[in-house]
Parts: sequence; structure tokens; C-alpha cells
Amino acid sequence: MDLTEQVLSPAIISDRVLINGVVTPLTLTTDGELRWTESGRRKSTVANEILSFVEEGNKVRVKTVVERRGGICCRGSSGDYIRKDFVFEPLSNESRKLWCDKLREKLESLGRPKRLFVIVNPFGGKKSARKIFVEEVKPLFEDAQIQLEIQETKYQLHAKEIVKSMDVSKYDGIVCVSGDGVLVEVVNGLLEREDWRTALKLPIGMVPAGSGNGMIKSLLDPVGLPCSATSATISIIRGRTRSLDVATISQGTTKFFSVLMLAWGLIADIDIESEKFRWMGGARFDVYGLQRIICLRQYNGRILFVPAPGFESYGQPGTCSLDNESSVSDKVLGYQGPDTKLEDLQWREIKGPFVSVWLHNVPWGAENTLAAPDAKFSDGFLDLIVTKDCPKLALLSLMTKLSDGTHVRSPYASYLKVKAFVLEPGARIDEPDKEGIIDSDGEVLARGRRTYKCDQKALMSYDKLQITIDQGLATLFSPEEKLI
Ligand SMILES: Nc1ncnc2c1ncn2[C@@H]1O[C@H](COP(=O)(O)OP(=O)(O)OP(=O)(O)O)[C@@H](O)[C@H]1O
Repeated sequence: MDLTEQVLSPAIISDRVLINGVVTPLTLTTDGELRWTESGRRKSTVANEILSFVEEGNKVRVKTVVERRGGICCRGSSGDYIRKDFVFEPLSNESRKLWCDKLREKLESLGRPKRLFVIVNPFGGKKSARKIFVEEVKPLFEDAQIQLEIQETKYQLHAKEIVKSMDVSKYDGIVCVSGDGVLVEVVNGLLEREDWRTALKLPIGMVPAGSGNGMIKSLLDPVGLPCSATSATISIIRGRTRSLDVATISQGTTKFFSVLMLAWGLIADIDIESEKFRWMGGARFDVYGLQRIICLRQYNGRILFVPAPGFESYGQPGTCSLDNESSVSDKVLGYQGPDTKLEDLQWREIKGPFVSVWLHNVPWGAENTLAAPDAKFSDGFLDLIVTKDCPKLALLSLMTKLSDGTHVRSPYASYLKVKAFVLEPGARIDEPDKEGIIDSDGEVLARGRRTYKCDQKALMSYDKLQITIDQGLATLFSPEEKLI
């Protein structure tokens, strides 16, 4: 809270108050900064740091959260927060009332959330969401005087059920203390509501507490914040939002709304089949990934895509017979996907065999996977990474580069942005009686013949599916750009 900034903005209120028993001038500026002098040193706290204030007898306690910066250089080394209180005593009752009015008006003007609906998945990741919520999240929300309605999920798809029937008008946002799985359920639940247009305007906040926390990592990492429950919670309290593209995956009248990714081939096989090694923790992806590269599978099939401007040279011109049924469903009242006239678009195609086909909406797929380094939250495009004809050693090297995103520079990978996409999945080339798995946002969307757990039901069949994107349809709580 040391005052280093010398450019002063106009005062809303400036008065002499008692700080630690000493009469001192205190000023609140139009940009929400409180300035005073303590033990001969000029100090300040900015609006961003103020959570709330309370009157305690004649005193006013301002609750703040301050970033503890590490090292000499602040860039990228920040993000550890400490709670600090600043207490002052106005010299009269009138002065105290005026201070409280002005502080309240200033905080009100920031548009922060006042009532949040919190969904906690006690089952996700290392099963620590409940502990994270109670110890790290709830105390901060309480200090920020945010009213909470808390609900724990009791079974799979419970979060979707909850948001489908909740009264959205009562809240300023939904917070998921979970992994990405619950976020996807929340988006799908909101989109299946009759009032989806209004419901989707409700910002969704993520607090990382699952094994896949790709969305919140994608929000925090670009502004130099660590993927922690504290930085995520503070971002929600500050109330800034950003919009997020939503992809509609359709097969006939069956639809799934995706906000993270779709994978087919190697990545899907590793993601889904490594479940049998869950006891290994995060190492399951590396161990099973290595096994999959040694016994590499390739898949026949075809992909069609409408490239974003600048990516028209990828693939060959392709003709696409589209599934018209997918846009027509009178019985369903919820969102039906974007009104894109797919027939009028310039389609390109790439034919198999494929090692991997991967579509990504945001940069990070998990906390250690920078899947699509150029992906943007609301550019209206999905990033497509296609891997073909790749020798095993090169593939091994490519997979080790997933942590810093340089895999997209491999000569065996094509990396482009697409506006629409069609997948025509085929069988494995080594064992044509076996097919693959299509994975969207960590869940199995379709299981082909003789695949892992192929007796279990999936939402779609292992057949042609199409994807369209609605630009910026959903809203997320998001940290502000930091001046670094
Ligand atoms: N009480 C519960 N019991 C079992 N499953 C649940 C429960 N609550 C939620 N789930 C399911 O847990 C799944 C994973 O949730 P979450 O998003 O928190 O974590 P994740 O990181 O995506 O996944 P995981 O930890 O399973 O790898 C979701 O599909 C959700 O439906």
C-alpha cells in the first residue's frame, strides 16, 4: 500500500481523521483510491483492493486484499494475496456518515456481484472442492459482503439439472467450485432453458477444484495470475466479465454445447482410456500416452472445415452434404445453435488416416496443457490442430511440447482457425473392425465399435457430426488486464 503513483485524480471526499490515534488527512479519489499518511509515509489502497467496509462504533474498517509481489521483478511473479484491514476514525458523526456514504457509492459504482449461486462438486479432482470452498473461497466472498446460495452436486449432471430450474433473476452470477466438467453442465443447462437468452447473460465464475481446470487457467494465465482458488475468487468479486464462444455439436436433432474442446484420435483415446489408471493421479496421461504412441493407432475418415480468413490454403476444396435436420426441432424450446447457412460457406477437406484431430475454444486444455496457444475466447472461431503421418519419435517430442504450446509448430501438425467443422469418423487402419472415441470437454460424446467401455451409452453415435460456433454467446467472470 506504499504510495508510488504520483498522478492525483480529483477527490470525492477529503477530511482529517484519526489513524492509529494520530490526526491525519484522508482522501478518497474519483478513481476509488484512498490516500493517507502513516508514520510519515504516504500510503494508499486502490478500489481493486477494497473488498468492503464496516462501521465499528466510531471507526470505519476497510477490508482489503493486497497482492504480495515476489522478487525484484514483479512480472509473472505475482498472485499471492494477503488480507489487510485499514481502520480510520472520522472526527465527528457527520463526517463518519459522509465517509460511509461516499465509500458505499464508490463500491456500488463498480458493478460488482452482490448475490451469487455457488455450485460445489465435492467429487471432482482430488475431492477437495468442499475444503477449498470453506477455507479459501467463502471467507473472501463474505469479506466482500456477497450473499451466497450454496449447493453441492450429488450426482453426475446434477449441476445441469440445478441451473435448468433455478431462478436466474435472483443472482448476479453462478460460481462453479469444480473442474471444467461442471462448467460444461452449467452452460448446457442454461442453454436448454426456454429463457436461454437471458440466462446466458448471467456471468459464470470458475474456482479451480477439479482435475481439468483449463477454462480458469486460460483466464488467469495471460494476465500473469496463478491458477489458484484465491486469484479466481478475487476475479469474481471484482465483477469484470468477458464473453465466450459456444460451439454447437449436432448429429440429427441431438445437440451438445461445448465450451472447451472436441478430440478424436490420440488425444481422445488418452483422455478417456487412461481412466483405468486413475489411481496414478495426473501421471496417468503420461503413462498411457506413452503406451498409445508405442502402439500407435491411426484412423480413417474425413474432416471438413470452413477456414477463418488467412487459413484458406489448408486442405483441399471439399463438398459437404449437410445435415439439415440438425437445425430443425420444433419440440425443443431451448437454444438450437447458430443460424449459420452452412451450404453457402467455402468448405475445405482433409482426408485420413489421422493420428489426432483436436478442436479448441480456449488456449489451455488443462493446467499443464497449452493446447491451442492462439485461441481467443470470443473470436467466433475454433482452433484446429490436425496431426497426420507422424513418426513415433516425432510424435513423442510433439506430445512433450504440449505444456508450452510449441507442438503446433511441428511439421506433422496443421494449426488453423475454423468457423464451422464436420467430422466423418472412420475405423482404425490397423484393425478395421475397431473404431474410435469422440471426446468433447472431457466427456465421451460417441463410442465406436469395439472401443473402451463400448457397451456404455453415449449421447451421439460414432458417425458424422457437425459443429457451428456462436460468437461470444456465454459470459464468464474474468480478471482484468493487469498493467505489467
Ligand atoms: N456427487 C457427485 N458424484 C459423482 N459425480 C459427480 C458428483 N457431482 C458432480 N459429479 C460429476 O463429476 C464430473 C467431474 O466434475 P468436475 O468438473 O468437478 O471435475 P473434472 O476435473 O472435470 O473431472 P474429474 O475430476 O472427474 O476428472 C462431472 O461430470 C459431474 O457431473
